[in-house]
Amino acid sequence: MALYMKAAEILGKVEQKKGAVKTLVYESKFQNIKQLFALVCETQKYSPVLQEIIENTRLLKHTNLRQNLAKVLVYDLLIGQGIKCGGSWKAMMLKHRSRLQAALARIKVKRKVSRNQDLLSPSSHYKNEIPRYVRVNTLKTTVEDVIDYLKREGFSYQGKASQLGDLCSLSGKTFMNDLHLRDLLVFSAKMDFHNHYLYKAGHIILQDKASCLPAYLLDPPVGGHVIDACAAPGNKTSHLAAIMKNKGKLFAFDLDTKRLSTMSTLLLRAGVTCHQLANEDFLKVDPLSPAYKEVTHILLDPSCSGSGMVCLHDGNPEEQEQDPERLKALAGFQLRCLNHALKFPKLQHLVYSTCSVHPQENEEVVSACLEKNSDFRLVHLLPEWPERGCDPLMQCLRASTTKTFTHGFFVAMLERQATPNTESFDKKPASVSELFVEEKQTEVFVEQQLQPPAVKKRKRKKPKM
Ligand SMILES: C[S@@+](CC[C@H](N)C(=O)[O-])C[C@H]1O[C@@H](n2cnc3c(N)ncnc32)[C@H](O)[C@@H]1O
Repeated sequence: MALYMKAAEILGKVEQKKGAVKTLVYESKFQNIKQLFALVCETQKYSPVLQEIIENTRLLKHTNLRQNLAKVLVYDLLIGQGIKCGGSWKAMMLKHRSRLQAALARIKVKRKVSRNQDLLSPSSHYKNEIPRYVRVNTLKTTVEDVIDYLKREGFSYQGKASQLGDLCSLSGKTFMNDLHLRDLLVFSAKMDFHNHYLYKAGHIILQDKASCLPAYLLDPPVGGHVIDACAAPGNKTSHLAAIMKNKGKLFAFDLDTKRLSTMSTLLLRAGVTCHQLANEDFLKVDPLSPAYKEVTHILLDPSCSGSGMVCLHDGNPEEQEQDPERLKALAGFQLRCLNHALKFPKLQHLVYSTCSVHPQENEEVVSACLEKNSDFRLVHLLPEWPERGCDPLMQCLRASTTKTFTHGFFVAMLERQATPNTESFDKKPASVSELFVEEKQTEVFVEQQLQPPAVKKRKRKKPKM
């Protein structure tokens, strides 16, 4: 039992970027270091397969096991040497063995492989192959019309994905609706739409799923006043405009003239009309200017290391070298932008995102900002999303090639706290991690020391699925 608990603990720490596997294993002082190291490494290698098996069999629900503990046990039961402990865990795993074996067999049939190790081969979809995501531009068409159009062209529509693993089971001309985002269609990684009529006419936008999350989560109101602070080349701006149904005002800033000119062409093609483009440094935009007095929503997607972008790297983005000086400079800039954005007087919600995998540009920036801005708190985003921000900022989302089948990405949403004595202050926080963020806010609202505010689980105004 100790072996599995230790292995699960180390997998958790690796996910939280608390150290490399080797270091953590040696630091664990576990009596059989070699055995522990092998189990952690093998489980990590097969992690996407194990995750799919666990999801397909709903093992966590049936057993109350936590994800990483379930992974190491399933690994040893199906792929490794067999369960090495006795007692209740062994009995429980044996009870579910035939269902787990059947799930593994189904995955092999689907991938057309016979051996376990072939699930790891370079041709396997797990090796950094991201499906082709296509966002339907609802300013010009509807999801239904695009599906019909493609069907008439010989594409085969599979309906809505029922689990994450489905997203990479696609081949040839098959496609499906995404699991989380209604306006997103998913195709095999090899599908290229750059010369397709729907793309050239602006009816579809080729945008990775993770990059669609910021506008989707910010969900600005139709007719609202919104800022896209670092906007070019404008994929998120056109997504915001689609959600706003081209009504209201969408202020978009960027420093780079060339990127802005590309953006202008793309927005025209996408039929966006509610925007005002400005070649301006966002840090110099005056939050108290009358022009922005009605701004309630901001999307901040500042320059970052791009370490999550798979196409920029040969291997796993998480294993890259990081230049500490560059990261520090980027994080400083990101924090300045975030602090500046929170100065807009009517701001209610802000989404901060990066395509970086480094906590320095993500959780650390958000934590530092919350320390300075006690009137804002984190929103717990998409509870069903499988990859969370590093502990304790679990309200935030992360995305990766292996867990969400997207580029590496980070999203946080900040919301202005209701003034004291309003209803939301009566609710209890849901978790210790949420309390951590709220602890920082107690200096300002003394009442909260007795009754801390809830971290709101955001409800969408409209169904998106
Ligand atoms: C990650 S990209 C934005 C991508 C964009 N949100 C999209 O989805 O298409 C970051 C952008 O920030 C711009 N930028 C950097 N510093 C800036 C500043 N001080 N003010 C405004 N824009 C800035 C860069 O020129 C770059 O275009």
